[in-house]
Amino acid sequence: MKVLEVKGLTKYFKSQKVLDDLNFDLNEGEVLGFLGPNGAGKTTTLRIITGLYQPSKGQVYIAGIDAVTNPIKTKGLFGVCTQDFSFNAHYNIEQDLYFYARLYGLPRKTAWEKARLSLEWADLLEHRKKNGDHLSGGMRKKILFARAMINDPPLLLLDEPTTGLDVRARRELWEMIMELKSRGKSILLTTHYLEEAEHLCDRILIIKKGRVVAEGKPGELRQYVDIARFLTVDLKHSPTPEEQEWLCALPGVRDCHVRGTTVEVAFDDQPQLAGELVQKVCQRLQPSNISLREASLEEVFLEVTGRGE
Ligand SMILES: Nc1ncnc2c1ncn2[C@@H]1O[C@H](COP(=O)(O)OP(=O)(O)OP(=O)(O)O)[C@@H](O)[C@H]1O
Repeated sequence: MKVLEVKGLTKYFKSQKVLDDLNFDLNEGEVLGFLGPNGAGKTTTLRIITGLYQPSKGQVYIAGIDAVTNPIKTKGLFGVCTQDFSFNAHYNIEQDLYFYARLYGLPRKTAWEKARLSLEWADLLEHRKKNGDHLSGGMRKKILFARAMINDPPLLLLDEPTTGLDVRARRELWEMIMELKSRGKSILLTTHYLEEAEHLCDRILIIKKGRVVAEGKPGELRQYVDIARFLTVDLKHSPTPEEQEWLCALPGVRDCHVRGTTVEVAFDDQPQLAGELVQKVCQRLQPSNISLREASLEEVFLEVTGRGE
């Protein structure tokens, strides 16, 4: 079932076209990475989905309901974790979650129970009497997750949820995201951390200037770009100028980078070429190690978002 459908979404701010006929959807239990350079239109898209902005053109359906014309009906169907947030100075985090549960119309007793269960889920029960502003960055983000899930919606919108967090806090949030996915929740995730997208997302959508420039499973996105494959050659010595020249002149080789005793060789993505290169390099240079890799998601991202600059 499609939990989110975005169709022909276009948005102008005065004469600036920020979204340009944007189309995508999100299936039940799927994590979709929504990537793009700064200013590509990600936050604007999330704000239209949540009813904060009106689109200039196009439709958004959440669980089949038109979110543009019926924002009140779709409000209970998504939770959102935004980049900007604040805590009421007079509430501790348990009261904060109770307040959000009450906003969704839960009766008092159920709302307290829900706040407590959410604190347990976020592993913050022992901090329940503290104000959100007195918690670490990672804990604050967990509270935002708990707020977003307080009424158990099918769709979760996460706008750069791990920006600025240390590695451990980021991993903890990743675990929460995976746990929500395992419960069948659908998650739209914007992030600038490509290893995060690779780790968490079933599918990735890359946008630029409000248009989709690439879409697919993380491993499939290479099809959008004509970029090289890479051989990493570890030698027992730094390569001599003659050896570097010889490597760069091998058929199919596009580029060579030397770092100490390691040479990274970029070469054309042609059948059999990798095998031939490995054989030649091993014969002439007798490396201590040689490994082959595909273009990374980061390299794909830079290529598809850099076009036409
Ligand atoms: N309320 C607004 N009024 C005018 N222009 C806006 C408004 N909100 C966003 N924009 C413009 O729309 C463009 C897209 O911004 P948006 O915040 O959606 O990008 P983004 O992809 O989320 O970027 P980032 O990765 O930096 O968060 C930018 O040029 C921004 O200046």
